[in-house]
Amino acid sequence: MGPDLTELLARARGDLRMGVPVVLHGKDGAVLVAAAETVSEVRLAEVLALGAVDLAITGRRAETLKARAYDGDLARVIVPGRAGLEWVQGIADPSEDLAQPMKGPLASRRDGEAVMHRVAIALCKAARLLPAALVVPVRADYATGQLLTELDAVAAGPLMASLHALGHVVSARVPLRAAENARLHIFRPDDGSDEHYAIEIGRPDRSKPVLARLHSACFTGDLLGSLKCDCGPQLNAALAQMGEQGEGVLLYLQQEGRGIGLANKMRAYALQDQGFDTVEANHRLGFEDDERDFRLGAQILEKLGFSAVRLMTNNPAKIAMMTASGIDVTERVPLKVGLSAHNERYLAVKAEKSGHLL
Ligand SMILES: Nc1nc2c(ncn2[C@@H]2O[C@H](COP(=O)(O)OP(=O)(O)OP(=O)(O)O)[C@@H](O)[C@H]2O)c(=O)[nH]1
Ligand SMILES: [Zn+2]
Repeated sequence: MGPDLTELLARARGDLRMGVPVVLHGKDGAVLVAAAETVSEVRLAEVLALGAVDLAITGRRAETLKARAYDGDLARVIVPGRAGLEWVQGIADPSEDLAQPMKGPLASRRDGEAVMHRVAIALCKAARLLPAALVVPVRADYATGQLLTELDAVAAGPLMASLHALGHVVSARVPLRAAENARLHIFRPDDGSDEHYAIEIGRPDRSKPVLARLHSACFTGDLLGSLKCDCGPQLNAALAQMGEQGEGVLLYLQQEGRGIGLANKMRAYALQDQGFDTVEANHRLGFEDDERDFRLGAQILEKLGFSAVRLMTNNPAKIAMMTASGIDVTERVPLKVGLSAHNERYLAVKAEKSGHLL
């Protein structure tokens, strides 16, 4: 009856979001992990009382803070024993970087292993929190009787990176303005993460390449009509084109903010208001430019019976990832709509730095 590793990972994401620490077990012992974003003052004091605490941050965040990242992709910043919540959050959250530039000098740990720290950061990202985690060694039997979620870190890392199976939940007819003969299909990942949707227009022939769009959720663009990006117009134009042609499939993937979540995207927007571009803002937060996993989209297409697409996109990375996932992209259909004075620079940066086709 006990939970398996996938279930424990889902529980750990929920715990970290609420500010509850989790315990990771590795080859050389155990560590307690708390997310920098959600840890409370009381819990921070408890964590500091346990021993030598590291604040694990990504190499991207370390670059901004001029902290040494001896582990390459991450840095283990040594947390001073007297550090308060403000210190921890100042390292994790770049919103005050410009107002308070003097965070250091920060000392980074060089000896020992970073395996647990890497899993801790991956957990924070999966929980859509800032990618920064407090990590402190504890005795292997620490959590006994404490009801804290415990994970095998050695197995959890690869499991998080692997593609989770999506199950088809339900399909139903939803007539749309753009196309009356539309069906919505709901897919649920077996790791307890967000559901993804497919909108099928008409009844496309499965033996031919289908007109397809992989759309990533954008609350601000899709729902609010934000002028900062081109998502809303792209969504509507893609559905309209499918409606005109009488068939197509649009995947609506829950990858808000290129996979960093809406809260982090709003942090990125706040940094953009300070003068950083869309790529720099992600990096200052500690994320890569794009944290999305498009294997998801390939899996949904396959589940719907499609193996070849005419892909509506300006992003060559989407084409490469589809092809690598076994979906044949027979044609790229450009999708250029929604240019405004507010997103001109955003789209130019995507072309310059992320290889988007203009
Ligand atoms: N992190 C971050 N995400 C953003 C920003 N602006 C828009 N987004 C997100 O970017 C994604 C846009 O996705 P898409 O339009 O599917 O992808 P794309 O890579 O632009 O590729 P194509 O539109 O297919 O050419 C959505 O998840 C938005 O929420 C930003 O400034 N920062
Ligand atoms: Zn958008």
